[in-house]
Amino acid sequence: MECGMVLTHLNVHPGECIAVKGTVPPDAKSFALNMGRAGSDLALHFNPRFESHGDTCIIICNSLQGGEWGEEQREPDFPFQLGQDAKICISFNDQELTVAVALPGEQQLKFPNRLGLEAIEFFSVEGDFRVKSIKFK
Ligand SMILES: C=CCO[C@@H]1O[C@H](CO)[C@@H](O[C@@H]2O[C@H](CO)[C@H](O)[C@H](OCc3cn(-c4n[nH]c(N)n4)nn3)[C@H]2O)[C@H](O)[C@H]1NC(C)=O
Repeated sequence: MECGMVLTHLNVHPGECIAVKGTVPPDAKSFALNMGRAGSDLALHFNPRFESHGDTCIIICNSLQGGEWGEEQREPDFPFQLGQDAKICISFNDQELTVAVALPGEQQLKFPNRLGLEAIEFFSVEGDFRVKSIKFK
């Protein structure tokens, strides 16, 4: 994974939320939000693809365990628009992670907590998303 913004030692617990605000550049191809224990152990890799890996306007979610990808969850409801701002809030419990995208209008996406994650320690942003703020609520 190319190097973007990386946050560690976060200790985000179930019910708390990571709220990321930013802008999608007008020429964006893809970006990814990654969260979990470490870069090689991700409970969620949230990867909106505008035009990437042969995919167009689809959100790929997956987990990464010991550096191995799990089965992809492919979400065709694609709320992001090139050149637009977006606010993405991620929360989780023992069963699932929830990603709420506010654009205007809100879309929620759920992904199973395959790792049994009890706290989010690691969070990174890769690719075509210009972060304006990150808040922990
Ligand atoms: C059809 C047979 C081969 O399947 C393909 O296999 C590829 C390799 O595993 C899959 O791409 C990976 O999918 C992973 C999620 O399942 C990750 O998205 C992986 O990229 C990790 C990554 C993304 N980024 C990133 N996103 N945006 C930017 N700028 N960088 N940085 N690191 C991608 O390289 C790709 O999604 C998958 N396609 C299908 C249709 O299954």
